[in-house]
Amino acid sequence: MTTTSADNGIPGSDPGNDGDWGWFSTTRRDPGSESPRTAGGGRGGHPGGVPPQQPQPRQPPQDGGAQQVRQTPPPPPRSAFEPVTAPPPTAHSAPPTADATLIRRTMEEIEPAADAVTSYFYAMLFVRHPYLRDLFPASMDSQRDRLFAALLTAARNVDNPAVLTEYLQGLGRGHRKYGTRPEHYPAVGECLISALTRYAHHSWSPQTEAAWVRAYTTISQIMIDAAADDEAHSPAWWHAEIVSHEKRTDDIAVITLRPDQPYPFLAGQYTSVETPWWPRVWRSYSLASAPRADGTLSLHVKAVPAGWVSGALVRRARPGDVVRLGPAAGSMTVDHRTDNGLLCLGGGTGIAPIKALVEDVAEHGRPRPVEVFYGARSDHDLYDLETMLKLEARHPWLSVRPVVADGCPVRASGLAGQLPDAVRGTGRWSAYDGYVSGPPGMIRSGVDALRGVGIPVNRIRHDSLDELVSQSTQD
Ligand SMILES: NC(=O)C1=CN([C@@H]2O[C@H](COP(=O)(O)OP(=O)(O)OC[C@H]3O[C@@H](n4cnc5c(N)ncnc54)[C@H](O)[C@@H]3O)[C@@H](O)[C@H]2O)C=CC1
Repeated sequence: MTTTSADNGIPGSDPGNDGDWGWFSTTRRDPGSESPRTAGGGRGGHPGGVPPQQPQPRQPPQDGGAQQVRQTPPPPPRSAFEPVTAPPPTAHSAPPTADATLIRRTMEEIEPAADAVTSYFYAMLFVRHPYLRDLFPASMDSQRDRLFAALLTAARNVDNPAVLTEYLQGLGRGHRKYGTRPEHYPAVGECLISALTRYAHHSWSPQTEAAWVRAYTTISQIMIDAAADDEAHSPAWWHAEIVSHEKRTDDIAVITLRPDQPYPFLAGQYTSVETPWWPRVWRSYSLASAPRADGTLSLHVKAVPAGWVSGALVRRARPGDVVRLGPAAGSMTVDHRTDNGLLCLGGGTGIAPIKALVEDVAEHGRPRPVEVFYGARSDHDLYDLETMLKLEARHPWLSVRPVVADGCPVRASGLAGQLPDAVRGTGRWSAYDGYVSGPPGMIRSGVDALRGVGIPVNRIRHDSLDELVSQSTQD
């Protein structure tokens, strides 16, 4: 699940200034012009580096879709702290390779101290900008992991502009629901640099710092632009009423929601959910259906021991309750430009997006062979097998094989063992595209298994492991 929340931005007024906050000059590109517009970066009164009188390039946080006319702000005052050796980066440019090397070195050094780095980062952020604290979740535990996961993803792809840009655009769009505004990025950047300076002492140097400043400026630019573009056609979040809540096992519920306005998504994507019981704590769940004519959508939620949101959704939520949804994201979607078959591995609640993919193929009207391996620990845990078998009965191009780790297979076509192992023994599948959904460990070995049965890695789709690891351990 790719929407990670690195640095929930917070709408804030000016609480006072405690230093120079102008390193990260962020701009908003005007879609109708080549010249960048200022969205931040000034020194002085505002903690995010934005002079208060500057018009904001973004609309206010969504509360019903009100639109605000964008104005062209004056050019930013130049900061004494702005690196003078490098010109301001152009939007969406990739950092030079030398920068990528320096950034990777820093990440390698701080990775073992990730908890300390992120704790220090947030402590700095909240000490320097106390007004921000109330707008983060009460518990910052998963937030810390998410920041680091996002940083790792960005660092890993720092010299791969196509991947980095797509990832950051999703992140920027996803941050709208937190109320992130352009002027928050410089504050985050300053605190990030402070934390890196403190913990990356071996690899830190003026060159490294300049590389991070350039990279962060590029990162924030991409996120700001994506968020601003998204505002033109999409709300920051949706309210959705629970219209049905079906407990399938003690800890798994299938929940159907009706969003308050059309919710665009593709089969195979995921959404993020905030419940009324845990404000500002957002968790990602795959959408368990293709888009429906009545606008409803379904989620499969499993309560996990430390899972606040999932626990509340399974045990506390009832029809009539209203949650908030973030925008759909994810690229585990059907490629309708080919006729390749689909080989799908769905482990546990990972069957949810696989069911959506099957519905998508059915609705698209161009049947392709679809083979689903549906894995669970035991028969009892195959909570959606009946639905999958009904789909199989309706569609001759679909085959569903249950795979149980403990015990005997539940039906003649069923298999025993770990899901990826079960696929390994079933021949060559090189004419198929691969889809893998489930626990992170299963995705890792599932991708290996699909490569082993002949599917090239560029035709294997799954959601982000970084996000899945954080989801499966926290919620
Ligand atoms: N889009 C996605 O990738 C989605 C992922 N999920 C994730 O799926 C997980 C579901 O959890 P549960 O239902 O408790 O699944 P589970 O732990 O019961 O495992 C389900 C299946 O995966 C296999 N498996 C588990 N760990 C494995 C490993 N290390 N190596 C090989 N095979 C392994 C098991 O054999 C079983 O067939 C959660 O972590 C959730 O976050 C859920 C929905 C969508």
